[in-house]
Amino acid sequence: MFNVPNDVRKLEIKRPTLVSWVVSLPETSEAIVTCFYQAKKVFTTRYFWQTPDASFSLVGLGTCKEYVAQDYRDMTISRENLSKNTITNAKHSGTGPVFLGGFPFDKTVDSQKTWQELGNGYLFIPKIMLTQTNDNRFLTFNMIVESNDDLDTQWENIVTLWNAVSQNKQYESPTRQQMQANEIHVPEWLETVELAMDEINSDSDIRKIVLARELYIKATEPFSVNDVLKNCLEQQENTYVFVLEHSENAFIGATPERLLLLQENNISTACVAGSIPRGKTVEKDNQLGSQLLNDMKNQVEHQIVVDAIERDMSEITETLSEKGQPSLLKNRDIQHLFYPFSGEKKADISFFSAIEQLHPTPALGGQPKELTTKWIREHEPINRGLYGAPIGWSSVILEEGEFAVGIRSALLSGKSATLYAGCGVIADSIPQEELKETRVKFQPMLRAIGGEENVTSK
Ligand SMILES: C=C(O[C@H]1C=CC=C(C(=O)O)[C@@H]1O)C(=O)O
Repeated sequence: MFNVPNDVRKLEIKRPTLVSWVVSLPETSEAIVTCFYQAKKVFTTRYFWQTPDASFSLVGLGTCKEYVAQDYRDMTISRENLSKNTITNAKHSGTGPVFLGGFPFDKTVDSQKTWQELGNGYLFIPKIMLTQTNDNRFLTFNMIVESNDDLDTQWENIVTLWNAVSQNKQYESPTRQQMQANEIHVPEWLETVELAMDEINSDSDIRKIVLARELYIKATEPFSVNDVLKNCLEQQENTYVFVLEHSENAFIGATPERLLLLQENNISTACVAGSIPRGKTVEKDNQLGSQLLNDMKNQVEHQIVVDAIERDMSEITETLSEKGQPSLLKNRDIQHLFYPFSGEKKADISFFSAIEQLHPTPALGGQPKELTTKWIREHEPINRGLYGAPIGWSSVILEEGEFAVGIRSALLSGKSATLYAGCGVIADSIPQEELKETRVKFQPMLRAIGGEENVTSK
């Protein structure tokens, strides 16, 4: 199965070319997340992605080619150039040459101090990629081949790496550790909420600002990315689960929020804003749900998102789905107001420019976009890096892929974890309530890192 395929051996390579070769894996093979776990000691760059209905997952291992994904236009050009120099046998969605990773929340902010190489955005073509759909599993090998390279050796090298991953059956027991949590600068954050409200209530054009804060966790042992991913998958149904690990850092999350899905020339997005906790009983949960649906403050917060996304979608699509009433999006710890939009992509819009148009929605930035992004840059003391930013995958050769919004997320680095949460501030917000809401939003990642029982607060 893993000898050099004849079609690859016959290739005539005249200039540096990305050879992206796909093979089907037996239906009986293990879930591909197992390969992510097993690759821990083999690759320092790993990626995982799973859609909320778990019908599609990707694992990316090692770097065949990497990019600083700071600028959407640069990435569009890189994508066009690479697609002209790619040879692939890929036939199925999400197989063959694919970019994996994320753009930064704010490309004008240098987040390298906290986020190192992930801080300015990071996209890569993995050496090895696994794709899992409901019915199929595929393995993609990617290699850059130069005209005088020996294809057999390149192929053998990648097969050796694959064998090291697929044959590593060592059981890893979960890490046991104690943690200490530090909610950073709470009084200062409350003051910033007041400041944002003053701005909104002044005669400025700003109507909503999303403010984020951090929860800093120090543990007695290094965090295990494998453990945290396992927990996210077990604990957070109905979310996109993602990991982008590179060298010492791993950005990991379980986000409910789609930014953009492009499939068969159709763009889908979602307006997710307005929050209330889940109830402990069905009655309580339903009561909280209807409270959220009928609450004026949350309706305003959500409507601002719907109006802005509708405007942005009309720039990138020909036709837009009809508007209706918001419904509830329920996750384990929290429920939101939810409203989807979809439309046919305009011919001259590239995948990355569509992301640029939509990001940041007022669910993460504010309204209007430019003014609030600037306000956040000037007033919010944290380094968002990839938090709240577009994270996902995109084909190199086809107009397809999906990006989510990197919330309910954490940056793991050795024995430290930084958890991120934000909330939409509008004219009549109550700062203490916003603080409570961010505590609920920390919950998914706090539970996933095992901090629910083990954390003591400073
Ligand atoms: C900014 C976050 O959530 C956004 C998404 C849904 C609801 C939100 C809200 O109710 O404020 C936020 O806009 C976060 O979880 O960090």
